[in-house]
Amino acid sequence: MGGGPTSDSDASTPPVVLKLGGSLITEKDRSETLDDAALDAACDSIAAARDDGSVSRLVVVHGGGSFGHHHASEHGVSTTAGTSDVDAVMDIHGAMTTLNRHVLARLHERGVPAVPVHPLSVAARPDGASGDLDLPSASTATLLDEGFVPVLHGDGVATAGAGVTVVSGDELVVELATALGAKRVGVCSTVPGVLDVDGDVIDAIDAFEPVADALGASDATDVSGGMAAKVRELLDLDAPAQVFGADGLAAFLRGDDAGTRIDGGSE
Ligand SMILES: Nc1ncnc2c1ncn2[C@@H]1O[C@H](COP(=O)(O)OP(=O)(O)OP(=O)(O)O)[C@@H](O)[C@H]1O
Ligand SMILES: C=C(C)CCOP(=O)(O)O
Repeated sequence: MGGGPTSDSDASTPPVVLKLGGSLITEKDRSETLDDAALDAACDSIAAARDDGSVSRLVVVHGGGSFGHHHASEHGVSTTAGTSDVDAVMDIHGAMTTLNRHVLARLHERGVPAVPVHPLSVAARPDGASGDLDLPSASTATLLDEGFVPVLHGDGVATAGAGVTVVSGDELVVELATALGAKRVGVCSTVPGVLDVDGDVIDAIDAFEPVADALGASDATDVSGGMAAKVRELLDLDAPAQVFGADGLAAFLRGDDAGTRIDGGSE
């Protein structure tokens, strides 16, 4: 049973934006398969952080994992390659809304008042596939002000001249964090942080080039660029971002250091 909105949600408090990586909450190499234990643990941490008051205003974004990426890859659709085939659009969007319903249900079971916001219905790339993302944020901002936890997800996005391309959860995180004036941004994935060439977690990244050699795509099917794209996106943010694994989620929500800090503000 889901909980109601919190009454102590103060609209002047900057929100926390958290991405649950698709590689964390799904079995990324098995089509449309959840990682039940990982999703439950992540939802436990979110519920606990709301209950103990460490996070009052939270936006959750989740990635595609084996739901979105498999369908997008089958149809040859990516963040830059679009489709005009309605069946392809519905396969990708349908898989993502299925995953979104699972995430919402797990949050509701824990009393978190999670409400879906589907990017395909509101976002666009008006200047084409290589242009900027336009993501209206009024519904997310107002849901937050009313005490809900908006839950967005990687999705298809209307793209001028290309039909529908993919928008990654990482792009959504950056847009939302900027539009909402987020104080902290967290990206929880299947790795404990951004790893250097020796496999050790890098403490902090403030520019792409010094770490470029270590950054690769995802090990699994992924149409949005894996860790390299993630770091590039997060470096565009003014707010500090952290990339961490499941073990770092509770610490991040408490406001502590976790994984790799990405601070592009000075770049
Ligand atoms: N230097 C690196 N450090 C950490 N992970 C890396 C690195 N280079 C490549 N990777 C890959 O990037 C993956 C994380 O990116 P990925 O896009 O799969 O994560 P996600 O956001 O959790 O998933 P999704 O895109 O489905 O939401 C890791 O699982 C790993 O395979
Ligand atoms: C593949 C789709 C539809 C979503 C991609 O979002 P991401 O997993 O955050 O990169």
